[in-house]
Amino acid sequence: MENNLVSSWCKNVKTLPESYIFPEEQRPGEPIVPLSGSSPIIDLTTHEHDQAQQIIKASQDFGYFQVINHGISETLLEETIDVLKEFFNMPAKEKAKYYSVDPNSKCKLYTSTINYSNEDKHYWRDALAHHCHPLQHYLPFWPEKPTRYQEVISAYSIETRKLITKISDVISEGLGLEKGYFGGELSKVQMLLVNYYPPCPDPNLALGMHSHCDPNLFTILLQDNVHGLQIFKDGKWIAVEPIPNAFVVIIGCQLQIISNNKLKSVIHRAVTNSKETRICVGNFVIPSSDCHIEPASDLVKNTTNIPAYKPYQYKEFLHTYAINHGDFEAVLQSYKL
Ligand SMILES: O=C(O)CCC(=O)C(=O)O
Ligand SMILES: [Fe+2]
Repeated sequence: MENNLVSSWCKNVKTLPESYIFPEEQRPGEPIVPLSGSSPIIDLTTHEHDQAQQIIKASQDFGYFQVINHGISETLLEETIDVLKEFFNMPAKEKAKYYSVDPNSKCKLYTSTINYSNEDKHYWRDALAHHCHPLQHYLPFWPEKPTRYQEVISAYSIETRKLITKISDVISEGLGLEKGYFGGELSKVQMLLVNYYPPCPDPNLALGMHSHCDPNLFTILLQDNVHGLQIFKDGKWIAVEPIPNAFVVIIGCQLQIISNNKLKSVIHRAVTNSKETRICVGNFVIPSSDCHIEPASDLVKNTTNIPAYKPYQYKEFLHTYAINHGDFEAVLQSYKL
């Protein structure tokens, strides 16, 4: 099964295999209108109060934003992308050691989705996933090759954890919640999910990742400089411009619910291209599975702001999300009051 990794066989094929050809209505379609000029970009060196307002507006209008001048060194970001590319470029035999579709496995390398064997169609994507906080706890399960993997990804995980705390605090300020509101159980888990999309023989017929909302609190994505990420807005798919060294912040379902619909969780997907490999490194900020979640009490304390959702435990939400195949509207319906 491990030989099904796209990165291990794609160089030998010139035409897209049938099992990767999506029905017409699901294909990427016409070129997408880029959000020229109106794409939300937040400079993290500006005044905190301004950042908070901009982040809240972007999260309401778009459900995502990009952050620049975030303080993580360009060298570290380049090394991260390089070591991850090196990982996927290792011989198939070396990668096979990490192959796993067991959801409980501590380090998973798989292709398309974890449900590959039950899929009608496959996505043109390989993925590597493992936890990264607390570091000492999970480091022993990480890949040992390439030799610099653990050193570089440790530094990356520590730096992104700090950025995640900073972004969480700016969001809580913007919502009028106390500093640290999203710390603790709401952001206890941090997961690295590396998406690897090799050049695809026919990008018009294939998809890199299905249309979905992230089920967690929020996600920060480091993209290399290759197009592929798209968001769904006002009935259209819109390309998210890659900005060198920026992070894309995707608002997840939990932030929509906790903010009582003030922030919007965005539907997004990834398309492929025929020329270049694309890599997108996701850092998922995730509540603990027993975490109790409901709209923040400070946001629903008067009669004009009544809670839109009922309380639940995060693991229940994940279960509902899985049985609804990530269809956020359907999931929300089960928690709406
Ligand atoms: O590759 C991308 O740009 C999208 C990644 C993504 O949405 C995810 O990992 O949840
Ligand atoms: Fe996502």
